Amino acid sequence: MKIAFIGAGSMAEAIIAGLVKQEICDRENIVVTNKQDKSRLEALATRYGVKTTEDKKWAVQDADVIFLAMKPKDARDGILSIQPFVSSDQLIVSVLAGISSDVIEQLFQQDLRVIRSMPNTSAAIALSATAIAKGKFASNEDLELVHAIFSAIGLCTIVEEDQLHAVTGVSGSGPAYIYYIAEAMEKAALAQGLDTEVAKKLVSQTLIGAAHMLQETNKGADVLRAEVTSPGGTTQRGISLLNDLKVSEAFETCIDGATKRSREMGEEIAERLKEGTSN
Ligand SMILES: NC(=O)C1=CN([C@@H]2O[C@H](COP(=O)(O)OP(=O)(O)OC[C@H]3O[C@@H](n4cnc5c(N)ncnc54)[C@H](O)[C@@H]3O)[C@@H](O)[C@H]2O)C=CC1
Ligand SMILES: O=C(O)[C@@H]1CCC=N1
Repeated sequence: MKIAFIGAGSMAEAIIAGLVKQEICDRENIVVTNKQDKSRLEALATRYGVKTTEDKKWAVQDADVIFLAMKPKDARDGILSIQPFVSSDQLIVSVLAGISSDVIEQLFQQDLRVIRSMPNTSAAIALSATAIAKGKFASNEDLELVHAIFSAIGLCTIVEEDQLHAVTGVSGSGPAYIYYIAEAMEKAALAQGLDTEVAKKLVSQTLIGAAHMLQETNKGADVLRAEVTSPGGTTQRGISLLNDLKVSEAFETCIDGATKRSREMGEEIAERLKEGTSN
C-alpha cells in the first residue's frame, strides 16, 4: 500500500510516526509533501525514512491512499493543487477538522471515495483515539481499510459523519485539555515547594496510572474517584474546591465551544466554496 500525505505538520507526523513504528507499510511507500517548507520535509525524511517531495503530481500519482493533512483554511488550495492528478481508484482520507466529505468531494470536482477521520496526536505513540466516518462514494471496504490503518495506531471507532464535530471537541482536541491539566498540576506542585523534575514525574505518572485504571478496571470514573476520596480527607477537600470553582461545568463549556468551532470551520469553508474564493 502506498500512502501520500498532503501536509507535513503535527498531525501528519504523528500518523507517520505511528505507521512506521507499527510497520503498517514500508517507509519507502510513504510520500509526504507540504506547502513550501523544504527543511520540514527533510526533517521528516531523516527522522522516519519516508520519501518527501515538493512535486504534488509525483506525491499522489501512485498512491493508493491520500491523507489530507493541511489546516482547514488551506484545504481548498491543498486539494486544488493535487486535484488534476487524483482519480477515483484512490482513497482520500481527511483529517481536516470540521470539513465535510461533501465539501471535499466538491473541491475535487469528482465523485471520490472519501473517509473522514478525527485522530489525535497520540497516534505518534500508537495511542490515538480516532473516529472515522464514510463519505457517500466510499464503500464499506474503504471504511474497513481505514479502520485497520487507524487501529494499528490506537483505538478506532466508526461514527456518523455529523458526530465528528463532537469527536473533535472531545478527543481530537482532548490531548490539549489533558496537557492543560498537567501544566496546572505541575504549577500547583511547584507552588507547594516540590522540585520541577519531581513534580513533572509525579504528575505524568498520576495521569498514566489513572488512564490505565479507567481502561483496565471495569469501574467507571465516578467509582474510581470515590475510591480515592476518604471521608473528611484530602481528596474530598480538593474535589469540593474544584466543584466550588465549577470545573466540571467549565469542561462542558470547553467541549461545547470546541464542537461548535468544528461546525463553524466547516461552514466557513462551505461558504467560501459557494462564493468561489479561497480566503
Ligand atoms: N494537531 C492536532 O492535534 C490535530 C489536527 N487535526 C487536523 O489535522 C490537520 C493538520 O493539522 P496540524 O498538523 O496541526 O497542522 P500544521 O500547521 O502543523 O501542518 C499543516 C501542514 O499543511 C501544509 N500545507 C498548508 N497548505 C498546503 C498546501 N496548499 N498543500 C500542501 N500542504 C499544505 C503545511 O505546509 C503544513 O505542513 C488540520 O486540518 C487539523 O484540523 C486533526 C486531529 C488532531
Ligand atoms: O485545534 C484544531 O483545530 C485541531 C483539531 C483537533 C485538534 N487540533
